[in-house]
Amino acid sequence: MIILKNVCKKFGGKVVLNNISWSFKERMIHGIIGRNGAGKSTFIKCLVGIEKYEGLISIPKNFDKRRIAYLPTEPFFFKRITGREYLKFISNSRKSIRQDFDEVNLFELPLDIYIDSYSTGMKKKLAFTSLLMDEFQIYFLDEPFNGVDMEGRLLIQEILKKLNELGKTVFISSHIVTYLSEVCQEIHYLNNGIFEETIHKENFKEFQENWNSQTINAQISKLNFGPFKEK
Ligand SMILES: Nc1ncnc2c1ncn2[C@@H]1O[C@H](COP(=O)(O)OP(=O)(O)OP(=O)(O)O)[C@@H](O)[C@H]1O
Repeated sequence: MIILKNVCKKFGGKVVLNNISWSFKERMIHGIIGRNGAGKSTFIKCLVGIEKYEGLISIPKNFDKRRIAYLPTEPFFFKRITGREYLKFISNSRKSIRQDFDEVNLFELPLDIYIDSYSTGMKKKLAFTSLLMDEFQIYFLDEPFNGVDMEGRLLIQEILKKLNELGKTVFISSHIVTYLSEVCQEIHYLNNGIFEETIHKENFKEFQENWNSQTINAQISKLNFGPFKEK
């Protein structure tokens, strides 16, 4: 179990995580859902250990800190390096033995051009690829589907299923219920600084319908388009 006890995170006076006590089973794919600004990225950064917080996050002792994979929402890339150089850099920094980057290039990215000329989705795919070069115990993926095309999304989903079969623990944040429903075993709803509920697979459909009606339909109904008038 990954256990949080009274976890709080503030930025200045703004409370983002408000005394969260929650637990997550190992060897599962957990979805973290919440609206823009709900605190998903902050929550993931606290778990990864790159953001300070108050309270306690207990990760099982058998988890090796070096075996934690993290995909940020907006991955950072140095200027003027190619995709291949990036993978080599990451591989060296992890003291990984991998040198054949074409083998892990599942998204068929143009590895020999500058990353500066990659699209948003390609950058995300490259950062994701860097996580496939080594084996990790736990994966924290912040918005892995952002900007990624449908084919790429399906590939990521299949990779996640594979990781789950291998007994890995995976956290994925998103504000798109459909994407999470397709891969997660549990979805945790972050709202107003706390986890309001855990949704289990059998209830995903109902949650999705409620989510859509709250987030989309309610807003759309506010649009007061009048009838089109001919001049
Ligand atoms: N470094 C920071 N300094 C100040 N405020 C921050 C910082 N990082 C995040 N915040 C604030 O914390 C809140 C939660 O942000 P966070 O990025 O965690 O939300 P999110 O759920 O991931 O949002 P989104 O879905 O838009 O990516 C927001 O109000 C944001 O402005």
